[in-house]
Amino acid sequence: MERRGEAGGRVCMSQTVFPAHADHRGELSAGQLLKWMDATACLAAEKHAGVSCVTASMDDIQFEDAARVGQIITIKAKVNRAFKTSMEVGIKVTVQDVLTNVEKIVSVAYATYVAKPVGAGKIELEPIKLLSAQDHLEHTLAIERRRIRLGYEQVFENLMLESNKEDTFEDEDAVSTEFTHVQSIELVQPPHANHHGNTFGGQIMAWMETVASISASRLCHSYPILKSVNMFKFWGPSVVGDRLVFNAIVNNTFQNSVEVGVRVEAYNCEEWIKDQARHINSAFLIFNAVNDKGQLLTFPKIKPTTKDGMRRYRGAVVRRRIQLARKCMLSAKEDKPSDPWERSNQAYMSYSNVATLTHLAAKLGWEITSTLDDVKIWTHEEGDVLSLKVEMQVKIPSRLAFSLLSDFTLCQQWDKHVLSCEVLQAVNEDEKIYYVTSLPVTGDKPRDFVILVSQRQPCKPSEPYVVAVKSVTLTSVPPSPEYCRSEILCAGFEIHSESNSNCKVCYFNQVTSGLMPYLVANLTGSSKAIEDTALECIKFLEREGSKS
Ligand SMILES: CCCCCC(=O)SCCNC(=O)CCNC(=O)[C@H](O)C(C)(C)COP(=O)(O)OP(=O)(O)OC[C@H]1O[C@@H](n2cnc3c(N)ncnc32)[C@H](O)[C@@H]1OP(=O)(O)O
Repeated sequence: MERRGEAGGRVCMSQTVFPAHADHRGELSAGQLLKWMDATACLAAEKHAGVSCVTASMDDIQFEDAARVGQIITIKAKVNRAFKTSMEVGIKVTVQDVLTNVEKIVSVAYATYVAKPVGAGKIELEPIKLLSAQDHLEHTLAIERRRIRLGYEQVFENLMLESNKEDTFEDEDAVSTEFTHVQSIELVQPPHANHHGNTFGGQIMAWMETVASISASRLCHSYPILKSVNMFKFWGPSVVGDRLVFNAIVNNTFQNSVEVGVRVEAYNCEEWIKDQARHINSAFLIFNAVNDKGQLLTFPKIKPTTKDGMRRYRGAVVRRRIQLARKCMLSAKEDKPSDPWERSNQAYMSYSNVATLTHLAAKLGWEITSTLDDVKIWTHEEGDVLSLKVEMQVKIPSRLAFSLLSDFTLCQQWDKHVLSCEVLQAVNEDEKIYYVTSLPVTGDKPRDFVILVSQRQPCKPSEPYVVAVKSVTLTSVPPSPEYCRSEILCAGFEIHSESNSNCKVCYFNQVTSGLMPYLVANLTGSSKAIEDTALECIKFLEREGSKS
């Protein structure tokens, strides 16, 4: 039996899909699924917090596969990380066919819950205890996802400012968005709320899905299928007795999909008379629709008729841009050319930079290749991907090593392969883009790189400092004939504190195919070039360390 706090709250819910849970196609309705996901995740959060929790938000949710009547749904939720008063809960939904036992993923989502005892303020949470390598990995990535979550509005606003161009709507067949406006109302009753009288977040999401799907159906004359949701945020609570008013409207259409925006306002009896709404929730839901043969239907073009409609129309385009950027970044891509550095994908690039390094560092099966007193070299092979780890014992505090290694303009002082290094863009305190030139590997041409360096400080002394590196493409710095443009897929440092005056620096590099022959030869030989560079790095760190 797991006890509270042992490995973060973990909860599992299993359900059989009955006709009452299904839509007209006999598939589990998205609304019902959202209710189960929210309840399971909230229970996991409460298992860790030991007090009542409320849903603050549910990140982008993608629905991969449908579950049908008679199949079995399993929802697993686990607290990945406790921040101060909030927690990230990871949710994985799978469906199993009773006859074949085949299991498929329905959805993977992340939600944030805030510990909020009834009638009291928020409370500070205990950190979760990490038992497995997977727990460690999710714990590290949770803070990266939080950066994206909390920075989303800013990214969105910046992109909206950039996209401030006038759209023209000349298509005569375009449908007015007003035609898709749907309003609905619900009275919150005891079965819709938890034992404290707070409306279930999952229930609100289910009601939103119903209204949004009616709005989308006005355009496709068919039954829309929910594909994804662009973040549910719960701005404020609602309780039993509240009237919830839902307004849904199509914001934009994209060939085979449609974005519907839903706004939820709550009123108690007094507010109802005075027409004083509480805005408790807004979300953007993406649907597609299929014909009898299962082929995707094309949605008609739409035209907004008001200033607000115009803003929502442009907002949908921006959200789609961010969504596509997210998909590109989070899907494992290993080949050139590196992704372009654009406003819409910066948060995901940084996430993917740190996440890829963290994944690499957490891999099992590293094999030791060479050992000196202070330097150990490890390799890792997976299919045709070779990765390298160089472990260095350094007699300076970890914080100092971090500040010296995260400034790439200093790397010429210890890596003799580097010819020059300059900052191209100081994006923010934690992110910089550098232009680096280095000695040729094969042939005569020196190499050049455009790299994103993301640096992260640990939240707790037991966690490492991280400096993650990957190539990016900048349109302002195209490849030039004098240099061979080279790519870094995943590289960087993890710096672990060993004592007040010692640290262990681990350098990682996922070797690109161009460098493979060179490195393999080098590794099976004396590994001398790598060892020499590592020894120079230690010397540099200890020399600089002694000055401060
Ligand atoms: C069994 C089933 C039960 C299901 C439970 C439900 O459905 S509950 C019902 C649906 N949900 C609700 O009714 C909640 C409505 N919303 C609220 O009450 C409030 O907005 C809130 C408690 C979530 C946040 O309150 P405040 O805005 O005062 O709090 P504050 O700004 O200090 O934030 C508290 C913590 O939450 C984080 N936080 C706030 N909004 C966030 C968001 N959209 N996404 C992620 N995290 C968020 C902050 O970073 C902070 O984390 P750190 O402190 O860690 O830095």
